[in-house]
Amino acid sequence: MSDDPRELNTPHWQIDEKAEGPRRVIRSLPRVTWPVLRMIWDAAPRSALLIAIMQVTSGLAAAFGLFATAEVLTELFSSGPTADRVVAALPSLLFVGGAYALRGAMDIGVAIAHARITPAVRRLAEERLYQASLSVELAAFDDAQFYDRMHRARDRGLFYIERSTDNLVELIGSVLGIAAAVSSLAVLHPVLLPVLLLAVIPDAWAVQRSAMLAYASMARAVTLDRRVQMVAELATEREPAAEIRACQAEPFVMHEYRVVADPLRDEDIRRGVAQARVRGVGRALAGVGLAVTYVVLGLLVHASWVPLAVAGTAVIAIRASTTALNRLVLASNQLVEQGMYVADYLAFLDSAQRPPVALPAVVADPSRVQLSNVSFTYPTSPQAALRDVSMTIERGQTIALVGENGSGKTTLAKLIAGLYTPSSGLVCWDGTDVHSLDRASIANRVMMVLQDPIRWPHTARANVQAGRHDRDDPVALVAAAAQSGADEVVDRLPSGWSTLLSKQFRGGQELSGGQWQRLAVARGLFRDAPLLIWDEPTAPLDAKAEFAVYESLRALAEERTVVLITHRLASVRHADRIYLLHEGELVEQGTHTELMALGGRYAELHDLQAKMYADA
Ligand SMILES: Nc1ncnc2c1ncn2[C@@H]1O[C@H](COP(=O)(O)OP(=O)(O)OP(=O)(O)O)[C@@H](O)[C@H]1O
Repeated sequence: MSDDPRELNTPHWQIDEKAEGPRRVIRSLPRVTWPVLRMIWDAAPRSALLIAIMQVTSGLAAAFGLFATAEVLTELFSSGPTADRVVAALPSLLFVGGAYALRGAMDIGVAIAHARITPAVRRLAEERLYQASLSVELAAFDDAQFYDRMHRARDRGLFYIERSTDNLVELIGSVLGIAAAVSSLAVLHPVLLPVLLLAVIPDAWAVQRSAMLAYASMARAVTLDRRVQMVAELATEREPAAEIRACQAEPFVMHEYRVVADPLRDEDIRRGVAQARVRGVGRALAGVGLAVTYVVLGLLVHASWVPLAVAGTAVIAIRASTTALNRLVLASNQLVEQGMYVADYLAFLDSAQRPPVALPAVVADPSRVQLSNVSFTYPTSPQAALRDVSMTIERGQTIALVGENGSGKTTLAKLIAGLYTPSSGLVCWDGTDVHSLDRASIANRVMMVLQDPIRWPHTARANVQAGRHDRDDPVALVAAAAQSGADEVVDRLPSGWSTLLSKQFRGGQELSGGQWQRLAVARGLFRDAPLLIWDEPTAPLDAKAEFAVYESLRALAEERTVVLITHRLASVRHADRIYLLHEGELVEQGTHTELMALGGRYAELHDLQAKMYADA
């Protein structure tokens, strides 16, 4: 990392710096509110309906309350004995009380419905996101842009959907509040409308200006903020903790933190001070505006254009609308800011969506997997990982894929399993292109133990059962554990199979790399599928566990098809066919005896390993 925080790209989403101010907000508001409204409706339709009814009722109550206030004031300001005036005003006074009580009740109802809506929206947004990311093709995870989009949707999108929900409820409430004040003033006397504008414009200017400052500041600080997050992960997460200490990199991490945290702090201070100044100016202007409003009201009363009682009501309405307008401006600004994160989230869902197509399932026990001139290039890679590979795997065969690091073995195994689609060429299961087969049915026939298996943060039992989560077979569970050596691991755990395997939770246990691998092998065995793909399953295992795994592999191979990837050439000696890959191409194939007789790369690698072990 360099000292220049600018080296990090600005976020991928665009900040619309040209279109600023109220124009930006007014233009973008419908676009950002619509998806949030739909989300609210999908998540909690009843609460959404209730909130709409209650907000409208609250607005109506406010409007009728103002009319009644004018009535009360008219009676009180009329001529006659005070007692008579109060008595005459009583019915209207009761109405005012009733209207405000109703408004209060509605506002409590809105708050309760609001409390139900936000968690429901969050829950729905999360479910849609996880569903989408679990349903995308594996290759999407190799596409940096897609991956980045997904993380933005997860990290920011979810959070801001929740905030947008709150702001939308606030926005609708404040619009109705203003509508109530404006409509009652218009009915009382139309000349009061320009008077209202006079009072609220300075305040609205200040709130809008302050929100703009916040937006511009966010645009400047967002890169720094992302970088602080990255440093925060280095400083506080478990994974990098050991290496940072081993390399004595603590001062370096702190230096990285300061490099970005100082300008971020300065930016925050600048924004805070500028906002405070704007608010100060806004208050002063609002004060002047209010004074002018009162003078104008006084003149209107003096000229007998407006009765005194109506002018008094106008003062109350003006104060109510100023408060509502402040809320409206703030909520709409925040909604627009949050809209870009919501749009990010929705764009991710769109890009991840696959229309469901009903395809035929592959037969239960396929007799042949055939690859014809298969090439494959990773989405962001300049060169092909596999070129023109052809091979046939017959039922019951054990085949081995060997070759140097990066030669394409894992990629080939994933193509065989139907996890990747070839860039060109065909992968056929029993003569049918995997493209035309139901993906789930192919996955159902495969068990794969990968180089870097998942460490499920669950119990030991769940770690093995995850191989086929809906298979409830304790006997098979114990057998898989015995075949992989996982039983020894489980025996040593404080609560046996029920021990939680995650240090992140209280009472959780951590395992060594080899112990995790034994559980992964057990998981593969528990899955019990006709095609086994083993990608370096024994690399982190000790000699005893490795021996046990190969013994069980030999037993399993009698009734299954096995694709074995390994660098340990002694383990592939008995394979029916060995394929040697070099830089993505299949350069040699045959039995161990044939390849040794060929005297090519395989023989060379084999002799090298034999010599290494002999020397050791
Ligand atoms: N997700 C990926 N995105 C881009 N390129 C990748 C990806 N995974 C692998 N590659 C590239 O594809 C090539 C083949 O990788 P692969 O993992 O199939 O090799 P391998 O033979 O299994 O290697 P190893 O023996 O080290 O496990 C390599 O050049 C690697 O850099």
